Amino acid sequence: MSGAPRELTVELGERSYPIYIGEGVLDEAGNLFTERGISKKSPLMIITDANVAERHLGHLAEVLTSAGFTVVTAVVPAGESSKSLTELERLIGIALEHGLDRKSAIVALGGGVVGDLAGFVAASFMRGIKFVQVPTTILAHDSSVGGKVAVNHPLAKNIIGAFHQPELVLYDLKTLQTLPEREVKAGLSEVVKHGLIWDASFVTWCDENADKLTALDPDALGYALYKGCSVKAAVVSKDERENDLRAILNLGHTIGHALEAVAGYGELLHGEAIAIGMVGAARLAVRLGASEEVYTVTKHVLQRVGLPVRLPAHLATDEIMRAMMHDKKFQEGTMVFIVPTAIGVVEINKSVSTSLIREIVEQLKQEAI
Ligand SMILES: NC(=O)c1ccc[n+]([C@@H]2O[C@H](COP(=O)([O-])OP(=O)(O)OC[C@H]3O[C@@H](n4cnc5c(N)ncnc54)[C@H](O)[C@@H]3O)[C@@H](O)[C@H]2O)c1
Ligand SMILES: O=C(O)C(=O)C[C@@H](O)[C@H](O)[C@H](O)COP(=O)(O)O
Ligand SMILES: [Zn+2]
Repeated sequence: MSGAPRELTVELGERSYPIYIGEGVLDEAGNLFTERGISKKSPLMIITDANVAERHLGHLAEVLTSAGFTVVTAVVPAGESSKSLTELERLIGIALEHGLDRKSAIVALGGGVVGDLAGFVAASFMRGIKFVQVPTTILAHDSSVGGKVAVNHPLAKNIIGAFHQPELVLYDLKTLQTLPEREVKAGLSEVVKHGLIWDASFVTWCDENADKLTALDPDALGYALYKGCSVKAAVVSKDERENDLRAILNLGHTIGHALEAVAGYGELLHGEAIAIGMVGAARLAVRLGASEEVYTVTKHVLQRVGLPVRLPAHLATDEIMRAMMHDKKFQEGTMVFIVPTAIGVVEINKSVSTSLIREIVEQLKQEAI
């Protein structure tokens, strides 16, 4: 275990790409961009948000400029509301004004909001140009890998989007040291998710190392993000376009996405909403016959890393149920639910009744904390 550099590959044939994780890997951006075929003859555009710009944009822009790249920068407001068609259009305007062309690249410097938005700019500008993910949140170990890019609609999360894989993921652990505490905890939600869907021993490790993770210990963090990215890469390599297996990455998201939308994309962070959704999925699992341990362990480990597990009572159940019907998992009149059958094992269940889901939502409002 260490914060020293680690590398792994998302295996997708000729579209395979590397993920570099470690302290200081951003210093190598010039060489790594060149190795991955990012052009120096066309301008590249770094898209970031206001918080990240203040802390980390100068360094990345300096490294790339020194290496001979022409760098354009664009800053969006921080927060989920920037994943919008309005911001997409504005960014495409900036790209055109600064002469980006089909050989240009987009660089997403930030958390999942910037990654999803900038990725969708890259997927749609001139019908698709290259892009690089430079994640700066813990949560973005998930969003930077796998090529799902999107913006939101007021009625539904991530409903306007594409699959567009990056050329490279460059994850510098040093950038994480400036994260606010609430964002650290929210990011750990998807780390725990990767254990819950794939690897029970990693769930135990998260429980045992929760204090180190929340304290941003570089060794613990480096290991956790490497494990999380490895699970994500393995799943995406097997089913890039979510024909089947990839759906398991959506554990907690059917309820979670609905909560984000009903709460107006602001009150609950993505990781927080997914934590509540995963407790809901665990409750559902027990109702469908899984051992009680699935629920107790899920809830315990999420609470250990400081996440909420109770659904805010003021969010109306009817609205949550309606929002779930807009989720991409609602198909052919049926809700597809990711259900943990044991810790580290999930199944894709297509026959959960709406009345049972409603009951679970109500129970989540009473969850003991
Ligand atoms: N595409 C995917 O596969 C995928 C996977 C998971 C989540 N997501 C999406 O990711 C989004 C959530 O991502 P997120 O939690 O990273 O949110 P985020 O991008 O909003 O970042 C969280 C907050 O931290 C700030 N921040 C980011 N890096 C910082 C740093 N190093 N120091 C200080 N502040 C920093 C941001 O400005 C923001 O205020 C959601 O929209 C979710 O739908 C996508
Ligand atoms: O990469 C995936 O696939 C995921 O489901 C990862 C999720 O953590 C992520 O929030 C994703 O954006 C959700 O995908 P969606 O298709 O339900 O919008
Ligand atoms: Zn997610």
